Amino acid sequence: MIELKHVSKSFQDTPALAQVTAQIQDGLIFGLVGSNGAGKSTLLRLVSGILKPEEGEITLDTIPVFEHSEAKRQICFLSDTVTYFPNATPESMGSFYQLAYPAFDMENYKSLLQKFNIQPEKKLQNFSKGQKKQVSLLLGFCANTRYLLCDETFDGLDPVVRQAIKSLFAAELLKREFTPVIASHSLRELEDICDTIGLLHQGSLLFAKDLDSMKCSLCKMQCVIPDHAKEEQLLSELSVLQYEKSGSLLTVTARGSRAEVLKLAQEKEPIFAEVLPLSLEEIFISETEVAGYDIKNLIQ
Ligand SMILES: Nc1ncnc2c1ncn2[C@@H]1O[C@H](COP(=O)(O)OP(=O)(O)OP(=O)(O)O)[C@@H](O)[C@H]1O
Repeated sequence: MIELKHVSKSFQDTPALAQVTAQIQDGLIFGLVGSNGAGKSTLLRLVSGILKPEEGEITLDTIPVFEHSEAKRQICFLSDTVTYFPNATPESMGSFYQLAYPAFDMENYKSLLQKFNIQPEKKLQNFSKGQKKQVSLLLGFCANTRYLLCDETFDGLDPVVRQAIKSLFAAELLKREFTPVIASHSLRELEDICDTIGLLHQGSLLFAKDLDSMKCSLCKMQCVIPDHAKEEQLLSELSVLQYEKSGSLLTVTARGSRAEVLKLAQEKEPIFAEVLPLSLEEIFISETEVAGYDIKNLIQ
């Protein structure tokens, strides 16, 4: 497990991270979301041991990452700016990664290049942005490190490629010790991939939570209750985060499980009542409102 304890980092006079404490649990996909300048890249560069924390500590299984090369070797970091050597090809980058990462799986890399329809001998400078990102992801994936840190590497990939990479990650998680950390400025880019999501804002980690438990503790329901008094009673009984009335249709987001919220609605003799799936954005709206923030200013 990677653990950050009270980690701070600034660049000259610019504070980038302040007192970040978090755990990156093994075997789960950790998403890091935050607007431009929130500190995502700084956090990933600190975790990968490229930067040294000014304050606090980052450990991998209790070993401080920055001081220990054996900890760093277990981490592969994919930067948001994909840069390759001049005249590099996917093939030559594979050879380079093989030198840098002893467990690099060349056979798998070659087969994945073929599956993703990437020409191994074509110069990377002539690839599109998305294709360069794909090669970067495949290189990182085949490095076979325990942790793969992806800095906005998923942003802008087309849906087919995203799905393919997602499936690769899912299969790998079942096969070996593998923990991807994916930073993005967009919540939507992370929604279908991550198990845990942390929200960074102006260098502070507002929260990091398990997505399923967040989804289970919140509920969005639509219902039509003909008796106005009973509708009022329902709203007073629920821990309402947001509600909207459109004609006779009441849409309410409330704390509590699906069963609890539905039971209270059923007691009010509705014409109908149903629970709707919550988007990640809706979950974040409620979580950040509790912390006193307006989510619209924090994420895209
Ligand atoms: N090398 C550097 N020198 C000076 N300031 C820096 C440096 N790197 C980052 N910063 C500053 O630290 C803060 C956090 O930057 P960081 O790149 O970590 O944010 P980010 O969340 O990755 O942003 P983005 O989504 O725009 O990539 C910003 O205010 C940035 O200007």
